[in-house]
Amino acid sequence: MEKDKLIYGLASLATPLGNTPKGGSEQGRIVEMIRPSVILSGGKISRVLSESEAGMLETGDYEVIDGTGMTLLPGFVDPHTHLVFGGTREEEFSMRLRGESYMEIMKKGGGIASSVAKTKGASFEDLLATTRKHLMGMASHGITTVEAKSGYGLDKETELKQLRVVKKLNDEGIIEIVSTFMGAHSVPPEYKGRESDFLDMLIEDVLPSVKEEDLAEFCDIFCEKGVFSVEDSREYLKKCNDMGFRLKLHADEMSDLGGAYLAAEIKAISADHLLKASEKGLQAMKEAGVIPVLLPLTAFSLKEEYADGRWMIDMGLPVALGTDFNPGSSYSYSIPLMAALACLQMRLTPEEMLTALTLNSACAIGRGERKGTIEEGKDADLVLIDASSYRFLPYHFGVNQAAMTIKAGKVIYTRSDDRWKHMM
Ligand SMILES: N=CN[C@@H](CCC(=O)O)C(=O)O
Ligand SMILES: [Zn+2]
Repeated sequence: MEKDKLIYGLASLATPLGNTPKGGSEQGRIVEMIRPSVILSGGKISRVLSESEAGMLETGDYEVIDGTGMTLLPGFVDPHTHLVFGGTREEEFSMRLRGESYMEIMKKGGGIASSVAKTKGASFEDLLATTRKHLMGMASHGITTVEAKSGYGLDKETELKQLRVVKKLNDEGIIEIVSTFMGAHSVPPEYKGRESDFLDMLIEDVLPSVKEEDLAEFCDIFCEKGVFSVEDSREYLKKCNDMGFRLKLHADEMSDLGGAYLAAEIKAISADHLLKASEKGLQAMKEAGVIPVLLPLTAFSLKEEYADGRWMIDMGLPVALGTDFNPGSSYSYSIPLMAALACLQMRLTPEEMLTALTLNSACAIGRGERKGTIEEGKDADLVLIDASSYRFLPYHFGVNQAAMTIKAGKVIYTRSDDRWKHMM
């Protein structure tokens, strides 16, 4: 029989507590333990021990994970990515550096449309291999659960191809993937001016297959000026909901269209981006229990003003953070950069940032019961950072401190310093 695992020698541990999203003053309330130990059993956290309790243990009874000098955190949960895509768009990055905006490039037929063409052209095997590589990169940053949206197909065949890639990789078990159908990511040229016909096609022709093969849990739409209107988004998402999908929304990213308000009205689990959201919209979200998922890497890459995370938390909203990993506006899954931007630009405290990366993000994808904290009974999804406290996450900014990532009790990533041995 497999032995239980004991994480031993830790400098500290830090975690929020509970299963529900934390906003207002609760978002910064985390527990920090000095020199604790943790026992993992059957893929779950079975005991969290203080220094004195751990002193009584017989370490020989366990498979010991050496955490000497490190800090144990809940595995990071990334609640917003566009994970599966063909090709890359580095030439557009250069165009943006020369002054063209994301929406201008999109209007010229670049942007999402260019990734759609590349994704249509990519084989299932190619997409599988590229996405697997990205998942490993995420694991090396301490991410143990990721949400993945489709939306680079816009037709039945390619959307299903993307979602099947997600399903296959989820079965491989590198990190857990939560799947979102986002066929409503952009309007294909043949449907320009007939957006509602396109959305009806998704409902009638694509979503029944998604349901039948159990390929997605959530539906999302890009509700934005020049993409899908609030009216079309409302009607579409209500139909998705009737089919049994939970709802998410790309809301108020480039303009205040009323996306935050719509998210509240239809009781979406989250509204994401929110750079331009109005106070009224945010207030409605708070009352309806919609989680704001903020994406600072996108604002950084597009050189936009950051969503006002400080203001949202002070309003009582439980802010979550996501990478928005995609080939256009955020080709990054850098947790260290995101942590620094959240603190330095969105003015979150390190404690609020930690809750945003873990418990609140888990709640934004419906996983708060199982993930996002270090508590007995929760999934043993953990990251060890090579630092004496969680405070180093934003302080040692931009530097990947993840030394080991554990998912469901299994070590899925260890940073190896072996190649430097000849120098020591
Ligand atoms: N805003 C819409 N969708 C993505 C960008 C996708 C792309 O540019 O390929 C986002 O969330 O940032
Ligand atoms: Zn997105």
